[in-house]
Amino acid sequence: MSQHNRRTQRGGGRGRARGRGGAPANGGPRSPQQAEGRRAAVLSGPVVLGSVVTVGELADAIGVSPIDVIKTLMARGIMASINQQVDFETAASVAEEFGIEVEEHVPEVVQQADQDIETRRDEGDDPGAVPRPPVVTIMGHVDHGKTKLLDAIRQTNVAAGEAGGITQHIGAYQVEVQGRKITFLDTPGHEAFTAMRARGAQVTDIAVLVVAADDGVMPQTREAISHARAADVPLIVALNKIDLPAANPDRVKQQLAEVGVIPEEYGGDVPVVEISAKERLGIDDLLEMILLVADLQELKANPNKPAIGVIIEAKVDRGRGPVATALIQSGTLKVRDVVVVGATWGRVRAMVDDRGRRVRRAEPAMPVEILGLLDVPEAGDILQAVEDEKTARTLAEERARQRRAEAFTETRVVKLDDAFAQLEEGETRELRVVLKADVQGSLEAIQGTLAKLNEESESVGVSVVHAGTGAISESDVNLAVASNAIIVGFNVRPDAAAKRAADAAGVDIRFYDIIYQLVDDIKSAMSGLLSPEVRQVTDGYAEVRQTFRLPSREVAAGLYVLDGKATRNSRVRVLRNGAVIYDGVVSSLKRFKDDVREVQAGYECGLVVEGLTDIQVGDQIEFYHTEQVARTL
Ligand SMILES: Nc1nc2c(ncn2[C@@H]2O[C@H](COP(=O)(O)OP(=O)(O)OP(=O)(O)O)[C@@H](O)[C@H]2O)c(=O)[nH]1
Repeated sequence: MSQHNRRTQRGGGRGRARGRGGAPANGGPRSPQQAEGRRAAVLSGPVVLGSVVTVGELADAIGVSPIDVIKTLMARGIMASINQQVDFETAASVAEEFGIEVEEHVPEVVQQADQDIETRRDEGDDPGAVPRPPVVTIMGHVDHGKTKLLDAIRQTNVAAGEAGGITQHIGAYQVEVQGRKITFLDTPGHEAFTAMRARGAQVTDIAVLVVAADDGVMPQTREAISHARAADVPLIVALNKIDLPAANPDRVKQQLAEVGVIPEEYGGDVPVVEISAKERLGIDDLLEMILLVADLQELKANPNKPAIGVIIEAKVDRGRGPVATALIQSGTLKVRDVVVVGATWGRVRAMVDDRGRRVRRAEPAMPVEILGLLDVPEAGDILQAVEDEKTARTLAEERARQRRAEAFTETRVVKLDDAFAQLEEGETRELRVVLKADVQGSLEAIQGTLAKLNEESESVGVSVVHAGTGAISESDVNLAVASNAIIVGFNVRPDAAAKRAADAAGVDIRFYDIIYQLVDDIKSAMSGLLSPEVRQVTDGYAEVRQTFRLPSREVAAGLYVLDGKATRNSRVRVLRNGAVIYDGVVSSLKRFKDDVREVQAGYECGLVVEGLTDIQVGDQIEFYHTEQVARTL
């Protein structure tokens, strides 16, 4: 869990105040006295905030000056202006900094919708729940035959009359075996699977791992195993290409056992079915095995209630408008139902199944294309049938607002620095790691050492969610997000896509080239004694009141120090409308004609920053320095 969440909880902020305090805070006090009044009021109980608030509203509500709120946000790397909206988690963590407890006011309709999703999904005690088809994802190494297998399954199980007319690709399809249905997700590979999971949606009940019998366990085979394990989804191995003379099933089973996937015939719990997707051999055996594994899971859903589902694909279709494929998880979706889907909504105008047929109803585990949404949702969005259009619109608008605020503040994921604190609160009993190294030898050495660390401590541990060789990929980042893990690279770097994804999701990636340093850091994280953290400390803020061009083409700025102090030995950031437009070193700080070391708030001064040529009246200057802080936990 992120540091934000942790802070929020400590501040008691996560509690949802049902109808409490009426409307979310806004239009609060402006004068210092009023703010004091509000601060006093705070003592009598938590301040109630909306799920999304502007920086100004937050400042008013907690009785703190907007500039202090902006500074606190900045210390977290969030550059906000007074009108910027932030999500509740962020607001709560700012409030906590000032010792103020806040509570989230969630509109009743949203609360009910959230509750509804939970109760509708919880089929455990539902007396109306009946067995439902399993949902299967096919994974495996490149060229081991995932696509061929999906095609073979689809074609083998189409009633004779329908052959040829089933090429509709909607992202998933269903087949019938012994009068029972099985749903297959049509995008093979673990990337899509984990990307969905990273977004909070888990639809897969069973993973079929395709391994070519002539090639054996390969890097992506291992990745797929880690991804399925991390999601706690049972595996079935489809040993493919047994038609080839080079096929060596025994060798592959041996390899599987070596990576911890123990075939049933070796006394393990992973079924292995030998198949040839090309020759269509063993396909029925595989399908029967899927049903068997599904039976053990006792998958159930109640079809007699309004639908809940997950979007697995969506696009705009010329002529048909937004089209989304939903996999229904519980309840039944009907034509004319009003649905909220992520941040959009609509009335279902028509539904099309995987064979291109119009249908009027979609039951649990059935994929359908739906028409009638106002906008294109995202894969992983939840679909929920609701009572009426008004409810749908309110919910969609609220979610859209929430998403904008969240996108702005970004969700921060686990940082190594936070790891111990989480352990301490009992949220995470283990530090999860995605480990990538340049060669197998180093990987094994690191894993061996980490395994020893685990033996040393009973209360905390390190768990390697995935270990592999090669560059850090986007798929590694998604896995880290989905499993709340950090990424450790030994002599490897992320590729560009992975770097972007990690930055966007706030995933911590650590690089090492010496094994003992890597192990030391992890050990420190586990024991809470981390090496010093480099922290940025803000010295003050100033506003640009005048500018002058110098012969050097640099620009001197006449400043008014608003807060703290301007210092000669600082670095500065130039902020325009909340965005950092320059970051550099002070080359001169003057008061009248004299060079000075610092200038206090309330005074004017002149500033030149090395290399800075673009500065305007109204820009804000943040003076800051970095320092090493020993971590005390
Ligand atoms: N001999 C033989 N060839 C097969 C079998 N299954 C797949 N192939 C061949 O293996 C190659 C790869 O098959 P695909 O189904 O495209 O493999 P994939 O795993 O989907 O590959 P990517 O989509 O690239 O990850 C193709 O040339 C197939 O014809 C099989 O059972 N026997």
